[in-house]
Amino acid sequence: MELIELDHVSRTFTVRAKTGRWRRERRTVRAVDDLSFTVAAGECVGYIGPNGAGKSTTIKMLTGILVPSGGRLRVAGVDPARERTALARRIGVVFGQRTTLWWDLPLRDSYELARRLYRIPPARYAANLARCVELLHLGDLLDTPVRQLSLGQRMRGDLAAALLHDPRVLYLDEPTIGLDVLSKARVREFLREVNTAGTTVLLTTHDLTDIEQLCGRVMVIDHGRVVYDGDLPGLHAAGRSERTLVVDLLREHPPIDLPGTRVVKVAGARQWLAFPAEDSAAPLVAAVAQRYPLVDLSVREPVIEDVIARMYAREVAIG
Ligand SMILES: Nc1ncnc2c1ncn2[C@@H]1O[C@H](COP(=O)(O)OP(=O)(O)OP(=O)(O)O)[C@@H](O)[C@H]1O
Repeated sequence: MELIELDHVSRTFTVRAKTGRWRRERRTVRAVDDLSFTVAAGECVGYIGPNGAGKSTTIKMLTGILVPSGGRLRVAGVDPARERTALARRIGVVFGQRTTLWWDLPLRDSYELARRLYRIPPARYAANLARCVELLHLGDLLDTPVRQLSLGQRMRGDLAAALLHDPRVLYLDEPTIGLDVLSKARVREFLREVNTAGTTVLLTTHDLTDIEQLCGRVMVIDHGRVVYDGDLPGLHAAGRSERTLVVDLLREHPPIDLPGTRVVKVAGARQWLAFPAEDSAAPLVAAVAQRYPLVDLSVREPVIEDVIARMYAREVAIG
């Protein structure tokens, strides 16, 4: 069953741009351009793209905040902009950069407000809250005012708030932005549980590890259009993505020479080695450790912007 359906959806904005010292011209920006796709119940889809690609505009239309300029849109059987109240009961939304929680109130009070707003039956509310508190480790935080929470604690609080009314679809906009490694891991583990339990997830992120760990499907959007729809290994193959091994040696050294890698930068005793993203880093790490005076190393994942740029470059090269 399809839970999200977009049929030739567009959204334009009219902006006034400065064209001379005194002149301003009205210009039309096509933020979403003839977009069609569907998401089936139970999927976890990564919705990614460079800055200004049209991701937020899509999410805002899917939450009913923005009305499309053209095309047809349905979420869990309703038209988002026309039936916002019905939609609100079916969706949950989490924006990493903003909170829906009440700043001066303890977490518990924000949840109580959500209970009344969505008219959640008491038994269901108690069960959902207990599950979120357990999975998100919120037990010690329920009586803390939101303004006193760390970013990671607040994000976990926001996730619980978005799920208390059992939404069928969860939209997440950069849910791990700014979080430390442990908080990221907790958030991802929780989202995996939520998705496995049946909630459909649409996830916008700049962090490819979120996609790798959560999403069986990834859609890349650019200039308001879908330019890739498939799995993550396929995207890496299309973009010939590379990961980078950052190696700190005991002292300056001529560029490391290992098959399947190329040195992209050397600065003092530090060297950056690019290798295909789909290759395992383990044998490389072992080879470096065996042959070079190794002090420290780390692996950097490819960034979304690079993967997309390479995908285009390849399309142009192939013609
Ligand atoms: N309210 C608005 N008025 C005018 N132009 C807008 C408005 N909202 C978005 N745009 C423009 O539409 C395009 C798509 O923007 P959108 O915010 O959807 O991109 P995005 O993919 O979410 O980017 P980011 O990753 O930076 O959040 C951009 O060119 C943006 O400047």
